[in-house]
Order: sequence, then structure tokens, then C-alpha cells
Amino acid sequence: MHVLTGLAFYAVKTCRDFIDKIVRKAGNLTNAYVYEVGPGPGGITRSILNAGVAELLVVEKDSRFIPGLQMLSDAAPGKLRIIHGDVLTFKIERAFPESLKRRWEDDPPNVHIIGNLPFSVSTPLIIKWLENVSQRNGPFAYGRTRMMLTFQKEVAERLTATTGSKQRSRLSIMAQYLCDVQHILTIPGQAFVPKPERVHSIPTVEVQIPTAERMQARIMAARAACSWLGRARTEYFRVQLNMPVLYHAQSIHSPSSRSMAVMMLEPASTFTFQLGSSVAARTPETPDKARAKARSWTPAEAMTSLRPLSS
Ligand SMILES: C[S@@+](CC[C@H](N)C(=O)[O-])C[C@H]1O[C@@H](n2cnc3c(N)ncnc32)[C@H](O)[C@@H]1O
Repeated sequence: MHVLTGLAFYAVKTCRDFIDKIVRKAGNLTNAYVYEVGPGPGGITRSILNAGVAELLVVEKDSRFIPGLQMLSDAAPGKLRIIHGDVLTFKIERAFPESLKRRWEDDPPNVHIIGNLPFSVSTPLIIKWLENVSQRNGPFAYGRTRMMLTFQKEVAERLTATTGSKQRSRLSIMAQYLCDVQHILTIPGQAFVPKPERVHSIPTVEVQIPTAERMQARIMAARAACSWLGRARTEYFRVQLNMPVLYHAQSIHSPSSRSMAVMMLEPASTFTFQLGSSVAARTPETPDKARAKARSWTPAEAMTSLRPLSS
């Protein structure tokens, strides 16, 4: 049993079969390059190594875990690379061979991120990675790198919250705009040591990056909606929810975590995605042509929730 004081630490202590099951959810890892964040005592690490990976790179901040990880590395020569460092600053984009890189529109690269995320860093880390997705750098310099991550219940609920749900938040909008997020498994609280006081179950969330076409459709959609509103230059518009919210659609093209967080509110996103799909289907040529066509688009009741910003 691993009990550490002064540190938010929950290791998966459950049986090997269950940990293997968690790892299998990441897909076929044979010959894959895997980046594990916060391996701790190496429970998940062992299962990843058993899956026949080409290389597993782990980043662990706490020096107390390094000797145990070193023993695992000795038992699997050339397979496990240990970095004693911080996942928030580690540059994974330089860690794996260049030859693994794929274009965004290609199938995902054979690179996977797996982690039972340290609770204290889970939110800043996922926001950083979402920003990396939008800029196609960091772990996404390899292409649409897949992530299978375990979050505390509250964070997972926000990541997967659908329109209208109570947990719907900036994080939901940002994650679901940039990725397909799927809740794949819930790890029961008793599977952790020490048993979390407040958390009864730990959902594991799979995050996949959408294809370039889907991404393009979303961008066109948002542009089209802005244009329809007749403010193509400034691309500001107001979304009427419970209270009016102003956001800058330009951010869609160069989203930062902060601006992403305040845009793509549900009525707009639902509507713009519908509109965008129609526009994309009719005018597959360029966003500009799509935008021009969008001006003549007559939206139905959905527009009652969207109002042009009065100057
Ligand atoms: C929730 S535990 C998970 C341990 C193990 N993966 C498991 O599932 O049993 C989180 C681990 O992340 C490590 N950690 C915390 N913050 C970190 C950071 N900024 N960079 C790297 N590792 C970190 C902790 O030391 C701890 O080992």
C-alpha cells in the first residue's frame, strides 16, 4: 500500500486484471510509443509495458518513486524511459522519433498519452493540452495523438457534460470543441489508496482529436454564423442565454485557453455546427465561399437565441 503524506496521491491498487482492462481501453499498444504522466509506484506502467509497446516514457515529479520505476526499467531493458520532472513543463514533442509524425488529416500517430492524472494538476494540464491541440504542438506535434486519462469525478463530469447539463462549463465547451470526449470507464473509489474521502468513483475519459474535416466544418460553421449576423469584419456577436454573453469569434481561428473558455456557448455552438454542416455540404470549396453563401441563409427558430450585437 502506498500512503504518502503532504501530497494528493491516489494510486490504483486494484487487481492486475482490472488495471490491464484500463490500459486495454487505450487500444492496441503493440509497438506504440506511450507517454505516461505521473506513474507513481508503477501500477499502470507495468500493464503498459506488458502490452508490448515500443517505448514507454514516464514523467514523475516525486523522487520517492524513481528507484521503484528504475527497477521496472531494469526488468524491461530499452523499453522504459524515466524522466524525473514535471509534466507541466516537459517537452514531449522532442522525445519520440520524428518518423512517428503524421499529418493532422491522417490517422492518429502511434503515440498515446495515458495517465491517472495527479489531481492537483489535472485541470491546468488538460487546458494546456487543449491549447496544444488547437496549435498542433506539444504532444500534438505528432498528429492527433490520443489520450486516455483518468480524472477526478468532478473534472470528468465537466469534460463530458452535454448541452443543458448542470456540469456544462467552460471546460466542457473547450474540450468538446477541440476533441471528441468519451467517458469509457469508472474506477470505483475503493480501488484507490488512500481511499478518497469525497470521491466515490474515478471516471476514465478518452479524448480523441476530431478529423481535420470535422474541425474545418466547425470553423466554417462559426465563421458562417458570424457572417450571417452581418458583422464579418469584427465578428462579434452576442449569445442570449440566461444572461447576454459577448464573445469574439476570431478566437476560433487562434484559440487560447482563455478565449476558448468563453466562447462556443451551447445555443451558438449547436446552431453554428448545424449551419456549418449545411454550408460545408453545399459549398465544400473554401471557407470564404461558405461565408458568402451563409449570408443568404435563413435560419429558423434557432436564431431566436442569437442576436447581433447592437453597436
Ligand atoms: C494520482 S497518482 C497516480 C499514480 C499511478 N499512475 C497510479 O495510477 O497508481 C499521481 C502521480 O503523479 C505524480 N505527479 C504529481 N504532480 C506531477 C507533476 N507535475 N509532474 C509529474 N508527476 C506528477 C505524483 O507524484 C503521483 O505519483
